[in-house]
Amino acid sequence: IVGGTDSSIGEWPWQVSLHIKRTGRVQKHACGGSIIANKWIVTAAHCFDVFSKPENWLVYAGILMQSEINAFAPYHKVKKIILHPSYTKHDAEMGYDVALFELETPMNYTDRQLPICLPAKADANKIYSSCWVTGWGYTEESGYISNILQKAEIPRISNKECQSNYNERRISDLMTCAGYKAGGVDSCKGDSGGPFACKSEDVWYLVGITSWGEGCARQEQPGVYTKVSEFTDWILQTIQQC
Ligand SMILES: COC(=O)c1cc(NC(=O)c2cccc(O)c2C)c2cc(C(=N)N)ccc2c1
Repeated sequence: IVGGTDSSIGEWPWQVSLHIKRTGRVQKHACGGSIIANKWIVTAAHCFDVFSKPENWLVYAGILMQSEINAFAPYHKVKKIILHPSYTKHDAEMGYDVALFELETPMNYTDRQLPICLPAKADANKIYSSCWVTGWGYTEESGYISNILQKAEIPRISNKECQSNYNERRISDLMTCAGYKAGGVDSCKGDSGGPFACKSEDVWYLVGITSWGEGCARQEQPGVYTKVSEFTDWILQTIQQC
């Protein structure tokens, strides 16, 4: 997150950190994700472009700082990774950048790890009072992973305005954009797969999944998010099946 501030414990209890573990290498944070059920996480499909085997991934929930992660920190293993069938590998910009994964063991909910609600398809054009993006991603475009979970309030913009900012690409109705015209505040690399969460009458909804953007926090280059309301049906069908 560029231009954000430190979160506090339990502020975003659905936020998880997805670590890649490769034999003979130190594990590291690679993507964010959101808890939607006690054994289901929703994230971005592009997180699995390089490492696609479930055994390569470790899921940390209920943490605020990456430094809390050590050999004794509890984590969940991934049983199955399900990419959206229409996602094209290495092509988040084409959309369908959404994936689900099932945990090997269901997690216990605590005040630090809780699910976020999915928006109904009918709420595709709902106006939300405030939307926030969170993550441990780069705090500058050519930056580093953040130790403390960052948060930033970012307004949604219309797909029409977003399309005008990205006129060599197609901003589809399955995407939603958020950003400030002047730039300066945005999600970034490492925030991928994490939540763009909006509050409505004291309930938080997973409105977007951090997907892509040209650089980070550049002016008139807003962040592009997978529009979750367009995928709620697919998500519910997929997690009911198992
Ligand atoms: C693999 O790329 C991502 O996961 C990746 C790359 C990006 N955009 C980049 O152009 C970029 C940013 C930082 C370093 C970098 O090398 C690049 C290409 C991203 C930009 C945004 C956003 N602006 N809301 C959000 C997530 C991103 C994830």
